[in-house]
Amino acid sequence: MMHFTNFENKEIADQLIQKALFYKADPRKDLSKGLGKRVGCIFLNPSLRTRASTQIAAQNLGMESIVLNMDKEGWALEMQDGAVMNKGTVEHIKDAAAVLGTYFDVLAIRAFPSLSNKQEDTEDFVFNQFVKYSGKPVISLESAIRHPLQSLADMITIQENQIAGKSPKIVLTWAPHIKAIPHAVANSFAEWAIGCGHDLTIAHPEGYELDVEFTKGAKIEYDQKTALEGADFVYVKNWSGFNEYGKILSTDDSWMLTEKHFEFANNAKVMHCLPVRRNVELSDEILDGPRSLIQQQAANRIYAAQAVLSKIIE
Ligand SMILES: NCCC[C@H](NC(=O)CCC(=O)O)C(=O)O
Ligand SMILES: NC(=O)OP(=O)(O)O
Repeated sequence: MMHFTNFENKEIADQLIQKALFYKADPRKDLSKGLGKRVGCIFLNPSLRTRASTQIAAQNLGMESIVLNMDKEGWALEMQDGAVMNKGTVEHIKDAAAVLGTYFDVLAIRAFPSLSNKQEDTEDFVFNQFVKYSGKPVISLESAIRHPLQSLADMITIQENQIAGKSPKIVLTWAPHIKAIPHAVANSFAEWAIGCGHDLTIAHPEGYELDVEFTKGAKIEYDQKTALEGADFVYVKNWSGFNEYGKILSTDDSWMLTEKHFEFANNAKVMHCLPVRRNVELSDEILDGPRSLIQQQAANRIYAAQAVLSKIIE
C-alpha cells in the first residue's frame, strides 16, 4: 500500500481492522517497528482528534512525528501550475511538497474542500497536489471528499458493538447545522460501510443527495422516521448540498436526533465523528446517554492510525 486515501477492498479493510484491534489490546507491541522513521502531519485546517491520535499512533510505533499547521504557521501556498506569483501566495506547492518529501518518510495531509469550486473539490485537487509533488506515501487526514481514518475507526467501533451472527442495519442520517459543512465524513462512511458489506440506509431531506460515487449500494430514504426503524447503528452527520454545491438547503430541526426518534429502534447505538454541535445535530440526552459510541470512536482513531502507519512503513 503506497497511500492511504480511500477504501481499497474488503480484504485490506478487514486486515486493518484486525491490526487496529491487535494494537488496541497492546498499543506498544510494535514499539521498535518505526524506529528511525518520521511522519510529517500537515494541517491546512483545524483538528483535535486527528492531530493528537496520529501523533500518539506514531509514538506507539517508535516513529517520530512533526506537525506543521500550514494554515497558520506556513507560507501561503500556490496550487496552480504556471501561476505568476505576484499576489498573496508565497510558495508553490511543487517546491513545498518536494521539500516535505525529502524531510519525511510518510506524509499525512488534512485539506478540506473550498465548498465553492465543485470541480477542484471533487478531484481532491489540493490533496492530490501533495501526493503528486512529495514523492512519498501520503495518508489522508481528511481531504475534500474523504476521511478514511475516521471511517476505519468507525468500522472498528461497529465491529466491537455488533451482535454476533446478526447483520446490523446501519443508518447514516443527515442532521441540521448552522454552517455549510463538507461531505467527506459522510462520503467515506458510506464508502467503507458499503465496501465492508454492511446494510446501509442514508436518510436526508430531498436535495441533500451525496455524490453517487460514494453511495451506490445504499438505500436512500427521505423520511428519517422510516429510515430509523429497526436500526442498530445510527451515524449522525451534517453535510451541505452536493448538487447545489456547498449550499444549506434545510435547517429543519426535526432532523436533530433526540430520544423520541428511537421509538422503533430502541437498541440503536449512535455515532458521530466529532466535533458535534450539541442540541443542533444531536441532543445532550443522546450524546451523554447509553446509546452513544462517540468516545469509543474517538479512542479508536489512535488504533486506526497505528494500523495504517504500521502497514505503510512495512
Ligand atoms: N474532522 C471531523 C469533521 C470536520 C468538519 N467539521 C466541521 O467543519 C465543523 C465546524 C463547525 O461545527 O463549525 C466536517 O464535518 O467535515
Ligand atoms: N473527527 C475528527 O476528524 O476530528 P478532528 O477534526 O478534531 O481531527
